[in-house]
Amino acid sequence: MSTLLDVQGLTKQFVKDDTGIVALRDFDLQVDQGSFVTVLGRSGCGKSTALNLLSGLIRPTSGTVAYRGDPVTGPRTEISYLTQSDTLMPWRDVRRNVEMPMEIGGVGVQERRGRAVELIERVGLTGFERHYPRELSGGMRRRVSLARMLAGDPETLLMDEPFGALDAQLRMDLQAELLRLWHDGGQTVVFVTHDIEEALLLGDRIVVLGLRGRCILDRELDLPRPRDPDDLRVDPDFVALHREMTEALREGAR
Ligand SMILES: Nc1ncnc2c1ncn2[C@@H]1O[C@H](COP(=O)(O)OP(=O)(O)OP(=O)(O)O)[C@@H](O)[C@H]1O
Repeated sequence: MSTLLDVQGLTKQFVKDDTGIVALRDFDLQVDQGSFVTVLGRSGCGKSTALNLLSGLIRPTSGTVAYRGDPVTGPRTEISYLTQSDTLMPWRDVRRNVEMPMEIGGVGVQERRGRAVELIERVGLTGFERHYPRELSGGMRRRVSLARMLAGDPETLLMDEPFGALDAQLRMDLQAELLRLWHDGGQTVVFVTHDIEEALLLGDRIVVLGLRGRCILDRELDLPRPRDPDDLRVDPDFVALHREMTEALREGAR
């Protein structure tokens, strides 16, 4: 497999009240095309900063990000980024929010409308097409953001704790949906979470980060797919991996 995203020596320092805050130091990551990488780390270890840099949304203090060998100097159409913050357009209803990437891509009205309706159904929001973001719950807005991300048919998905705010059932449904889309579409996914079980359920590789993005563990997962959460919890390999990740997270906090 070829390397799609190549991150070398990324450091990001923010300045707050004349004091420097190093959010990420010398962070390296190579992501193969078509892979599903989960990035696991405790709160504040620099996961969102890493994704912001990978997406080109912010510029590093030093280091480089390359996509297919090209330096990433700003957002790119091939990379879609689902941030932690809500970026839905408040003046657009659900359907028109989901249609937005297709509108930008020049897809005709009929086609984009049909596709938006299909995606809204996939994230379980049929009946809410004409609602505005302010009329939805936080979890519903997340699902609209997910549908909007998929509407752009991106080659690479960067996802920052996308299912954190959802109830357990919905979370499982959307995890399964994401895996199905990934399996069918062959996208490359970098998925940030602080949930060990979610990381093990989804990824074919797990990267555990410690403070300032220090890589504690980088491991391929050979758990078979499809992975059923109920079966997985009693699988001895899963239990051993869970323990290994728990220990890695503990080590990362030191
Ligand atoms: N714009 C900013 N200005 C100043 N400090 C920042 C900024 N963004 C992030 N930081 C700091 O950088 C560190 C890493 O933040 P980041 O949001 O990347 O962590 P995270 O691992 O994504 O956390 P969480 O899981 O809680 O979202 C934190 O100490 C945070 O306070």
